[in-house]
Amino acid sequence: MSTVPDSQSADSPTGEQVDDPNRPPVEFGAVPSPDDQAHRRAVARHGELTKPAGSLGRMEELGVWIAARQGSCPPRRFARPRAVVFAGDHGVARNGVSAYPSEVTTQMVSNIRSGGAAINALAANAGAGVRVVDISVDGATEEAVSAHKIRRSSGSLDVEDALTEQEVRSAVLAGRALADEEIDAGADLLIAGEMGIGNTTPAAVLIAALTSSEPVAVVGRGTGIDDTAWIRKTAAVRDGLRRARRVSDDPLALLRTSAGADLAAMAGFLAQASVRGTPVILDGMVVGSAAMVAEELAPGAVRWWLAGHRSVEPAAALVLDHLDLRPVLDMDMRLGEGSGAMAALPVVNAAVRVLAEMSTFEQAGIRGPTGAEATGRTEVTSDAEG
Ligand SMILES: O=C(O)c1ccc[n+]([C@@H]2O[C@H](COP(=O)([O-])O)[C@@H](O)[C@H]2O)c1
Ligand SMILES: Cc1cc2nc[nH]c2cc1C
Repeated sequence: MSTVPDSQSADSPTGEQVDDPNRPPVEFGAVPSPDDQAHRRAVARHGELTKPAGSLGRMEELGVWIAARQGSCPPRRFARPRAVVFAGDHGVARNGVSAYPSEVTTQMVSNIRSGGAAINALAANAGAGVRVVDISVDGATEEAVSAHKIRRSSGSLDVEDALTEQEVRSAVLAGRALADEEIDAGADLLIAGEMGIGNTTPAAVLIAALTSSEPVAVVGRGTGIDDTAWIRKTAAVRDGLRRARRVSDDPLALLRTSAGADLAAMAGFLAQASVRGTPVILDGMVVGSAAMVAEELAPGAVRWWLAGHRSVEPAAALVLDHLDLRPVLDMDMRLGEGSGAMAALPVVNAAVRVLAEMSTFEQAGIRGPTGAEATGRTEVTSDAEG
């Protein structure tokens, strides 16, 4: 069931696509480059601060990365960091691929809304806001009739397309609109999180399709499944992958075949954040799968993303490798909700304050390094990749 207002079909009776003002194209603008000059100034400033050159290690790289994304050295403290949690159910959960029943998705949406989930505690710790959006939840949530609801649970990707053509477009556009809404309201750092029983199965299919991996390499324990459920999940991923591989070079078709509306919306959100030049901290394996598709939708989007953590899901390592990202944290986490990204935010905030607030050798009247050591040693690529 679609409740998205612009979802009138624009297919002609022959199935051909026609232009329809009610059906805007799924397009993303060009992704801007981070600011090279701010990057260079941040590297130089790190060499002037009262510490041995390079001694704050990756904390220095993070500060430089943020300065280049803000176009400002010293960087500014984030005024409005925000997490958007994309909630959806997945038909494939009926195959017994999760350790929890699907009702938990609806229940956890309420829990996040009332402030009782891990993401809420971590956001409070980091000084960030949290918003949970029902994209494709089966049960009734307060947002059941909101503009962002695409449908109830997504189709079971092992035997059918997860979405219709119309739904995938609406979902990606809903995610794009959510990024615009948040950025227009002042968000200067975004985190995408997700909540959906069964969603590590579609995420595994997307990652396998885009990295040419086998099912056994991408199927993990999700919420904590036993060996029997792992075998069922691997069979579902195998069947889904057979369908997904046919369309793996077309990101919208891949989302339609295998993703689910929540993951499609997340891909639109991540792509648009980059188009708007807003930095993002990625979460674990599920967000990572959407990020891989977002990079296909908006090439270069990855330059605006930091990897918050390395999830224990085996496919998370494939995502990090594929996007060439090094995670801030590696804490054996596997929760989702944006929790790994939110746990990393205080480290990112610390990196900003170090670069912005420390005194230089000159200001403090301390003798700086001697001879050839007089320049900073922060080792970052010219693009300051995360
Ligand atoms: O993103 C991850 O790295 C991740 C790893 C394990 C579990 N999850 C979360 O667990 C749920 C999906 O797990 P499952 O077993 O139901 O597929 C979903 O709500 C995700 O937020 C997420
Ligand atoms: C309780 C619970 C909380 C979650 N948060 C993200 N995924 C989750 C899965 C479960 C089962």
